[in-house]
Amino acid sequence: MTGRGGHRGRFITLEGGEGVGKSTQLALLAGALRARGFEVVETREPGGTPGAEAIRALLLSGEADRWNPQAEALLFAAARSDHVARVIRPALERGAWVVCDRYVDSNRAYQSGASGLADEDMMALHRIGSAGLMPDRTFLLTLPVDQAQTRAGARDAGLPDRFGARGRDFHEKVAGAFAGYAAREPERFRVIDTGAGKEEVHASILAALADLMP
Ligand SMILES: Nc1ncnc2c1ncn2[C@@H]1O[C@H](COP(=O)(O)OP(=O)(O)OP(=O)(O)O)[C@@H](O)[C@H]1O
Ligand SMILES: Cc1cn([C@H]2C[C@H](O)[C@@H](COP(=O)(O)O)O2)c(=O)[nH]c1=O
Repeated sequence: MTGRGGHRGRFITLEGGEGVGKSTQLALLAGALRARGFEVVETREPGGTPGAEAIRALLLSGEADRWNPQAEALLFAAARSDHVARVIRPALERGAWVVCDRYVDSNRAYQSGASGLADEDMMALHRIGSAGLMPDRTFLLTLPVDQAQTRAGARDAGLPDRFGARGRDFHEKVAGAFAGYAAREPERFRVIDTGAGKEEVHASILAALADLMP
């Protein structure tokens, strides 16, 4: 069985707003997949390579108006291009499972849905930068914005990054944009409510992956 990109491995992404539980669930999922004997690559965006981590530092720190949405979109796409070429595609080609915290749907939700750029332009950047590589499965983790902000605030001790510091209205737009993409692509997306405990959410994610297991 090969993934949708023609590769032997599986490419899984976790998406959603800040504080919904992506990193927590990524660690649990990677552990469960390793316990089944798979090679698993855990990674994140922006980041995952030295170059992309350097771009991450440029994007997430500094003044709120350090970058305009167009510059942000280009920087995120550049980081993704390096990450796909050096880490994600080679891992998939050797048959590994890649589990990635955020990917192109974040570009769409943050720079298009919440910042006003065109979704087709985000996908055009993705085609140019990463040959349009798409995940086999995307888990959209959801939680009401105020609850997610409370979780993130407790974790970050009240010191959010450039995106986390944006207002509630911005984060509601991000959540609405993600929900729209999931509704339009039900084969790829599975929507998981993270209001329950960590282990219960993990069990829901594993159950929603059963059809991709060899
Ligand atoms: N199901 C859960 N119930 C209660 N707390 C949770 C749950 N899942 C995660 N948390 C806690 O909420 C906080 C945010 O979780 P996590 O860092 O996984 O979110 P995230 O989606 O990766 O956030 P970000 O996008 O901001 O990095 C952490 O302190 C984590 O321990
Ligand atoms: C990949 C990607 C990310 N973002 C934003 C979303 C978050 O606010 C940060 C990443 O921080 P996290 O702690 O890893 O969640 O970057 C974005 O706006 N566009 C993107 O393509």
